[in-house]
Amino acid sequence: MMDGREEAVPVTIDLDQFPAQVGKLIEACEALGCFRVINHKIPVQLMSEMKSIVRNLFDLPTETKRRNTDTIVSSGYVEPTPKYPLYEALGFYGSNLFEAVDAFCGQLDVTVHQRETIKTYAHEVHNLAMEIGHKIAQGLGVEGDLCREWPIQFKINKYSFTKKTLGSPGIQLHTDSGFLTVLQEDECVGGFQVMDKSSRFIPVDPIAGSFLVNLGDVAKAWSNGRFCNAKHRVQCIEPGIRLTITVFILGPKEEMVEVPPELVDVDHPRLYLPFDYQDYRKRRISMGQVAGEALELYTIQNA
Ligand SMILES: O=C(O)CCC(=O)C(=O)O
Ligand SMILES: [Fe+2]
Repeated sequence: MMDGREEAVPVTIDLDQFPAQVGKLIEACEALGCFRVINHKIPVQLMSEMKSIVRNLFDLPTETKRRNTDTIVSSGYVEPTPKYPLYEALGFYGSNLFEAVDAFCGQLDVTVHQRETIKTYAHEVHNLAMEIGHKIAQGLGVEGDLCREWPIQFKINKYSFTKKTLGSPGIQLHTDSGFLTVLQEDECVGGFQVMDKSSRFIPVDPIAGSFLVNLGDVAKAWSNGRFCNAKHRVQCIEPGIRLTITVFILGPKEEMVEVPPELVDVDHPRLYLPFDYQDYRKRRISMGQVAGEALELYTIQNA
């Protein structure tokens, strides 16, 4: 910054300050692949109503939560495991958002009012994610509606942290497999950590009312290696129930993940072969390589 003071990392992108902040946005995508957004127009009331629904859904009996089955790998109920006993998740996947919410609500004992709130929330955060995706594409000079037709995944996460679990992992170090993720943090309980390019973990303290954005593997491949797929994890750093909500823009369903021609020239040769997102997601999980390593499968050796 001009006065010599470094801005806190991850940086904050003010969505009211566009196009002025395009450069800052692209820099954040390149440097860390993780940034915070403010002035996103999603009412805080809706954010907190959704949080209280999340709390209620996790309080359902285990038998009920088990009805939230997978549509694709790990899109439904994730039970605590011996390795990650503090973590639990519920969620859904779909190309048609409202149909996917209806199916999800049908699996769980959700009231009519809760269903409406989940729909409104998922719709608004999905729109926000697409707006951010659009700004990113424009920032690189790529025209067109990048991710409007791409399927989404919605996931709610619960971490049961106690004094005894201080220092234990909530979820393992990973990258998100898709293009971008919009995360509503817990207002109080921290623990999210993102890795910088020197492999140092940067603790991310929650800021209520904002959203955290992570770029995933699809963003790295799509940008011809320009963007960073943020490696991140959650650790127990303080006791308390930690609840977060994630909306993932994954990758194209009908087309391949492919570097757009605008991002390829003699100085920037194509780095990745086109690939199918669903295949990639399956291979990543089956190889147990969830921190972006599986992208190597598609690299082109530019001799
Ligand atoms: O709960 C969090 O803070 C992070 C969740 C996350 O990284 C994920 O669901 O991929
Ligand atoms: Fe993640």
